[in-house]
Amino acid sequence: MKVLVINAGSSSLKYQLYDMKDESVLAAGRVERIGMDTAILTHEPTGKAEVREVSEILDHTTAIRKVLGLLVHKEHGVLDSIADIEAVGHRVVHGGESFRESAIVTPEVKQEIKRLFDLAPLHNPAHMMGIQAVESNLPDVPQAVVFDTAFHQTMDRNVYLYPIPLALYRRHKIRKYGFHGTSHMYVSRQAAAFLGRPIEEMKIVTCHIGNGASVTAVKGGRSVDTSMGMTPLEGLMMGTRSGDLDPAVVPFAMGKEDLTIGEVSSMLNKHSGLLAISGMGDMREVQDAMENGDANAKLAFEMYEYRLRKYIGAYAAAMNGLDAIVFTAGVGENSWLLRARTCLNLSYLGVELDPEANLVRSKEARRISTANSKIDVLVVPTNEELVIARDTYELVKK
Ligand SMILES: Nc1ncnc2c1ncn2[C@@H]1O[C@H](COP(=O)(O)OP(=O)(O)O)[C@@H](O)[C@H]1O
Ligand SMILES: CC(=O)OP(=O)(O)O
Ligand SMILES: [Mg+2]
Repeated sequence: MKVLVINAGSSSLKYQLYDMKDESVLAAGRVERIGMDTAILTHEPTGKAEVREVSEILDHTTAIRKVLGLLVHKEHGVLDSIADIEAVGHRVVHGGESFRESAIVTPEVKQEIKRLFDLAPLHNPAHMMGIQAVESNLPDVPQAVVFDTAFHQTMDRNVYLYPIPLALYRRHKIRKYGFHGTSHMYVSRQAAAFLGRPIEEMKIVTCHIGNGASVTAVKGGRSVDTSMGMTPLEGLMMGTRSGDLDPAVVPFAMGKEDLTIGEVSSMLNKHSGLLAISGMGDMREVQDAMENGDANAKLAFEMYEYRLRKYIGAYAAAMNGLDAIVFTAGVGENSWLLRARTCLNLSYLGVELDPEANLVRSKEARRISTANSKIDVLVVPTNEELVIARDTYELVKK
């Protein structure tokens, strides 16, 4: 079965086409700047040359149509016919309390995802556009949805409730949900397998450090706490998101700067984090600037590392112990410097990094702690798309 995996954002759409026979990737790519006359489509067919097209793509339906066109293109294509695509799986960021598992798209499921627009205004409307775009281009193909929040539905009430009037939870479902669950689940299982230990007996902290970033305490294979909250804004300092701050800052800043709800939300989500402190939202740029002596970049990096380290310590306490720390996603997999600084400051836990192993670049899971380290530190490349493809395949097969 060929499964197309889609991660639709408000102005972008990433895709991967899998052959589930051997879980190989036949093609991958992305459309950026949807809505503009200079949208960019990058298509990477496995074993063939990459294609890059700049054209007008005003909506997701057009984006999907272009992608499907390239998938069967006589030169750049990887399929004989569009009919070869037997299922489509979507990443959906917010599943609220309704979804503990992935689901086949039905009118009821779509209704529920729409009901959750309020809780994830940046993400869920875009996913819905992706689902509808597939419906109009591939009307007979079954679709599945895989939720970022699902893995975290195992958190206890005392963990997911905020200490504010309970009426807010009852009326509006205001609580911690957590995100990147597909990634935290995948890398924690990979880590246990790599170490040859039963995950049921392990206490693992998984650090998904990408553009969005979150840390999860995985105890016995279940998420028991995670740093993101009702929305993907809580927790770590990120590329452009503030993460944790005193909630009193919000009404205070709104008053002093005469900001609307929309403006303050945009400030915290899009103009904060690394970007606010260093002028750069991308960790690679921050590190380059830091090497060239940029003081603000250094400050931003130090703040970022400090906040990450605090969460790892907090989650060791939350689980009353720690067997392994896992780094994953763009920054976690690639920034040896962030890993080195973080682990240097976790020596009180018995963490001992192997500096040479930490410098190795690889697409494989690897250990970067010494044989003497009390806690195993691993880098495990994440693969959210593969999990989505597998769930979709299993659901559609039934
Ligand atoms: N070699 C590297 N060193 C430091 N940071 C890196 C490196 N490569 C990628 N990154 C960072 O990873 C981040 C993107 O992570 P990614 O997981 O791809 O994000 P997302 O999926 O949320 O878009 C960017 O901040 C980028 O700078
Ligand atoms: C939920 C979230 O933050 O997603 P991303 O990292 O893709 O922005
Ligand atoms: Mg990501």
